[in-house]
Amino acid sequence: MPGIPGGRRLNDLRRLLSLFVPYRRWMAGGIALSLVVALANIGLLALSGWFITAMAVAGLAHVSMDYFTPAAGIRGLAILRTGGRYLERLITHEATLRLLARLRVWFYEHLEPLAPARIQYYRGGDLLSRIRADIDTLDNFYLRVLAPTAAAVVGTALLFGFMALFSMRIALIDLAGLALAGAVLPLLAQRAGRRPGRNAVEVRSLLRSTVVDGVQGLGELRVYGASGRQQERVSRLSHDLIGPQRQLSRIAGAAAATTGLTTQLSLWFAVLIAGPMVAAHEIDGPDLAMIALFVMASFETVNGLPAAFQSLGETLAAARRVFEIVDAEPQVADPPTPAVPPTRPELRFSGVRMRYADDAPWALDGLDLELPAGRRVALIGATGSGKTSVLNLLLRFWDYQAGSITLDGRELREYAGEDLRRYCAVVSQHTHLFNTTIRANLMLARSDADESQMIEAAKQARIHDEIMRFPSGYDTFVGEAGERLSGGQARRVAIARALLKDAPLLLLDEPTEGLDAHSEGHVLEAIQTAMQGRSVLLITHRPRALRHMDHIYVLERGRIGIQGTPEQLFGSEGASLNAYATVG
Ligand SMILES: Nc1ncnc2c1ncn2[C@@H]1O[C@H](COP(=O)(O)OP(=O)(O)OP(=O)(O)O)[C@@H](O)[C@H]1O
Repeated sequence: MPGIPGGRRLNDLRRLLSLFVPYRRWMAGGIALSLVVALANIGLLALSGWFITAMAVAGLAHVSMDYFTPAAGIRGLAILRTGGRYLERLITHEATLRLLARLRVWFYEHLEPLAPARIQYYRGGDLLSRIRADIDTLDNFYLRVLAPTAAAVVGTALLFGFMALFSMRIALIDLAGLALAGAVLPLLAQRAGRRPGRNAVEVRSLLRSTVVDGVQGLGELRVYGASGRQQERVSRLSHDLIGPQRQLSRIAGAAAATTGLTTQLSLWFAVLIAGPMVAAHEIDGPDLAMIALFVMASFETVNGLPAAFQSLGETLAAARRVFEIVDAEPQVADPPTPAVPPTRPELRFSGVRMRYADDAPWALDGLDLELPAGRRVALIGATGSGKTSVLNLLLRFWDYQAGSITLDGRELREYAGEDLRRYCAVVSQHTHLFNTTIRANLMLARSDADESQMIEAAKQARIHDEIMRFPSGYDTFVGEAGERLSGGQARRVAIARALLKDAPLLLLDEPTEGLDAHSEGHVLEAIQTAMQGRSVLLITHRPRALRHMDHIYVLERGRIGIQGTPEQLFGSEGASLNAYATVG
């Protein structure tokens, strides 16, 4: 395709094929069966032609002939064709579905370590489109490209060998026709279809992400009266899709028509050659009928090739988009031999500098911070001062460029990311609740927890009673992103989830943000319980949450400005604390 060098395309094709290797037996079985079906079909037509003609000739000549054997052959081929088709569908679908399951898991396994740093610049709909449509396209590679091509190559060789037994000239004509219809025309069609094929994939993906975006933001679109504009955007993209699709259909139509013409011409030439052969007694009359029908039917073996060549462009474009994600390096790599997981939740930042891109300003610029085991530390500061970036470093979502962060005396980089994340429980204002039951959302933190542990966590998070008031209790569906729960309830479910995880280091990122005073009170109570016996790093703008902290750091443009106990910073009555904490 334009833009993708040939070498890389070949490489992509090789990689694609290597993904199919575990299913080679299923796939070979499917291909063999489709070959059997095609040959049975051709044989059926040719034998029937021969039989009818032979019977007519025998009738005219008043001679008797054995009609049992050819009739049985016809029945046998018909049964083979039908039974073979059934088995072929069964096996090719089995192969396809097995492959699909593997491809999705394989893609997801590569995608997960990229979150969030590497995938934040992809649009949600675009990722969805890669996961769903592109993987489907790759999956079609077997059914639409590989199977027809393999069956065509083997089938053509067999047909050529058979026809050569009667006439080399006819065999060569048939071969030339098959090569034209099966290789030359599809190649030309594929070349013509490259640009529209690529455009179609791109526009389709853009359309999908625009639709997903629009559906997710339906509320906002209505509030701001922007539904019309969104609709226009979608219909413009749908319209843009018509162009390449029409071009692709035209190419497919022209290829199909030319293939039909090639078939008829081959038949015509075969009859022109075979006619004189009958006259010269080189072959019998019924053989002429058989040869003519055989040549015509032989094109069935290359029927799928034009579509295969056309799909190849689409498949390679999809493969490129999928490999692009699969090949991306995670932002943070694990050390080759990770240290044993930490046991003491004691954290120290010294002179830490981090930024999100080489040309971005420093988000943290010489940060020094200490969190002794079992202590509660708060981080406050104006918006954009770098508070959430501290959590991003702790969870190893991003790396730091200078300075040192130690946990339990070891540099953060020495631990495996998974071990660190297992050691932390996080509650943030954006904690995601999955569109499933409350129970499943809680169990996400610890799948081996039993009912009583789950209920205990919910009680500590002050949400159990409210859950029990729902008709389905813990089996209540929370809706997309927890929309069927109130903000405060969702936050407390998130706290219960963190409690169930029972991790020694509790990270709270503005857990009461966006809640009214009443809900905030409930959530703070839950947090109070959650903080017992843990090291806590709390990021907040809300003064109420600060009262229970041991130490407060004030972040100013990526480094600590002032710090101290709540009393030292704000006086015993906390009046100025209110003023300061709401600055952000
Ligand atoms: N994922 C990201 N990619 C690129 N830049 C980012 C990202 N997250 C934060 N930044 C930038 O890093 C700086 C610090 O952001 P950070 O989110 O840490 O601040 P914050 O103090 O938590 O702000 P807020 O109180 O608004 O949540 C900002 O300039 C922000 O634009």
